[in-house]
Amino acid sequence: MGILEKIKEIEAEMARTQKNKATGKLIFLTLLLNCKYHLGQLKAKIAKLRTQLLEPPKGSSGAGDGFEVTKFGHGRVALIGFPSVGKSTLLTMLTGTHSESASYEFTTLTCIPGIIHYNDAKIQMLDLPGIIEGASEGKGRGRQVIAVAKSSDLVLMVLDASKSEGHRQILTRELEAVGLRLNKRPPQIYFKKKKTGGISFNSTCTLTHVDEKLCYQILHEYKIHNAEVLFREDATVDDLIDVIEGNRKYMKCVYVYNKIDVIGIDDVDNLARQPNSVVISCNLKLNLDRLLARMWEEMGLVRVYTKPQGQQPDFSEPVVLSTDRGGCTVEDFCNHIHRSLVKELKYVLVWGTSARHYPQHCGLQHHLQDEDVVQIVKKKEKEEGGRGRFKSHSNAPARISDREKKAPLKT
Ligand SMILES: Nc1nc2c(ncn2[C@@H]2O[C@H](COP(=O)(O)OP(=O)(O)OP(=O)(O)O)[C@@H](O)[C@H]2O)c(=O)[nH]1
Ligand SMILES: [K+]
Ligand SMILES: [Mg+2]
Repeated sequence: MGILEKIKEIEAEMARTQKNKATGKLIFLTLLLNCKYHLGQLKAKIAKLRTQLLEPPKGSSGAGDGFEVTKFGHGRVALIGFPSVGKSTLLTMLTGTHSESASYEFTTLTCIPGIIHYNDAKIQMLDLPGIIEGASEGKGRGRQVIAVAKSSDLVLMVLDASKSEGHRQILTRELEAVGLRLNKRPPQIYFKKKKTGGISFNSTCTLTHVDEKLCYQILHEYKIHNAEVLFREDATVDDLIDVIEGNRKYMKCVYVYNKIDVIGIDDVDNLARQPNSVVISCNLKLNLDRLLARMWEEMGLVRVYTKPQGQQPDFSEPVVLSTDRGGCTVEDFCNHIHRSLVKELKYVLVWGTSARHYPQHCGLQHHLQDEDVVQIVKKKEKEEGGRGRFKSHSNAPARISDREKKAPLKT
């Protein structure tokens, strides 16, 4: 029996167990409890099979022809969605790279990269073929598309505003089936395998979904007999399985409802109020600037401008850091410029929103914020205006907020 058939079989068994539970065939409490343990065990079985399914065939990287695109720029965004929702139209609008769009499904067959120039940063955007229900199990090009999604920093789930709301759930399920977790944080469960000592099970709060017996059973399913488990929140069986599997990818996702030009204003209003959603129309160029701003926010990008001593800051090319990836402390900033810089650094002078006063003397652990200006002061180098005095403001940049805002990206 193939892995897919095995998964189908277990899913059927789960459905039967759930139905028995719901229809009240199991009137005794003990039987109901057994039902819970049985379901937990089945869930672990499916998770194991899905992991097997995801292992790429020997000698391949998992992506595949036409899908291996080199990373470029300060972040990567993947466009995921059903066929003909307007992914290629959106890429063409935002990046200026042409990606074929047409009214028939599966117009796009490979991964098409484009670059968005926004806030002096470069963001790589990837157009991908449409995916369909069953993609996670290998239907269409689902597996390749999902592999690319995993390699990105942000997923834009593009949806057709005029189609069923159910599409969002179907796609989310497909992505979850391959280990992607959208807009969730990792479960607060400490888990460590041990060589000996059996299983120690503890919690710092009351647990309503998982008890010691169920936890043992799940671990048994994974043939784990020695481990330390500490629940720091009232997590579910699915959370526990995620932690044991350890290969889950927690990603940010923005739901982009396109084609709002063909629906009524009440429906637009309703969609716009959904969590993590942005409504747009590529055809009418509606709200694309809002989408860009949202992408920027979600990617946690931070621009830092350098100011050479005695000169105006260089506002043409910032160092772009990310709060999510790599961090944005002064140390991260220095490493970005040169690896040896940290050793030579005495302190930095900071102007901008992260500074309490202008300029603030800061050390390596100081967290920089978007649009800060930084002057590096190396050891054995005299700062401008004399040490510890702040009178030399002649060369300080004008207030950041005063400086001319550059024109936003063409949309
Ligand atoms: N009404 C309307 N139609 C749009 C809009 N954006 C795109 N379309 C149309 O939707 C159709 C599909 O657009 P594509 O960009 O090819 O969609 P896709 O998601 O890339 O499709 P596949 O590559 O086949 O998965 C085209 O006929 C577009 O002109 C929009 O904002 N409003
Ligand atoms: K299309
Ligand atoms: Mg397309």
